[in-house]
Amino acid sequence: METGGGVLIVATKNKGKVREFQHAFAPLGLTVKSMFDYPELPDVAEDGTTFAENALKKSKAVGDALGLPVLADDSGLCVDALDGKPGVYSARYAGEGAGDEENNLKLLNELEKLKQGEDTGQPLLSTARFVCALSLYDPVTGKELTAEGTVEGWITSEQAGAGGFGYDPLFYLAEYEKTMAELTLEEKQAISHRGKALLLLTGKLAAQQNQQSQ
Ligand SMILES: O=P(O)(O)OP(=O)(O)OP(=O)(O)OC[C@H]1O[C@@H](n2cnc3c(O)ncnc32)[C@H](O)[C@@H]1O
Ligand SMILES: [Mg+2]
Repeated sequence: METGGGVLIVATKNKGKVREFQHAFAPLGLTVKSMFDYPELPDVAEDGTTFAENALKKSKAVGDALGLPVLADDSGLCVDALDGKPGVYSARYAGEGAGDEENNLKLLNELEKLKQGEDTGQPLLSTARFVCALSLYDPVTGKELTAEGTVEGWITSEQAGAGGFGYDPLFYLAEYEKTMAELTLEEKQAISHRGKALLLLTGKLAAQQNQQSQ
């Protein structure tokens, strides 16, 4: 699958994701274009029940519209004490159009409710994981390459850090004694759900290109 002309189109309107993809693909000589470069394209309904399903919906809708290969990312936070919520609803946990801050507060409120009045004074509220599903779709062949990555951590009641985006200030990594938002872009990419999924995807892409050139 050719990604074409040194440009990779990513079907996202999330500025945090765009920053991370730009950082990841720059060493490969690829410039990232996002949905901010194609304002005429309609939003894709993310009504699938899995991250993988939503990722394919986004890559296929944009890939078919542009006639070019497109990468999409559907990701989210799964919190064990909330039976895996917000999951595929992570972007709109506090309601349609909610921002990161509102979603973070909603998450803390939901976890506080579970304490049922008793204050343990514990900043770590639940185990959780970030999940990222990537889909690279080529409208010419109709083929899709997929990859998924996860990272385990804790939800902390004490937000910290100004890096990253979304739930990063609440996602505590015990081995670093930091939240995801306190990591640099490089550090986050080395351990994150997105970084791991990207590594798998680029590996699959290289293997496919090797096969084709044989
Ligand atoms: O669909 P696009 O346009 O790509 O952008 P989005 O923000 O709506 O993205 P998703 O539908 O995949 O929703 C994922 C949400 O999960 C959260 N999330 C995903 N990856 C994250 C990360 O690396 N750090 C913190 N939060 C993350 C964040 O709140 C996102 O809005
Ligand atoms: Mg979305």
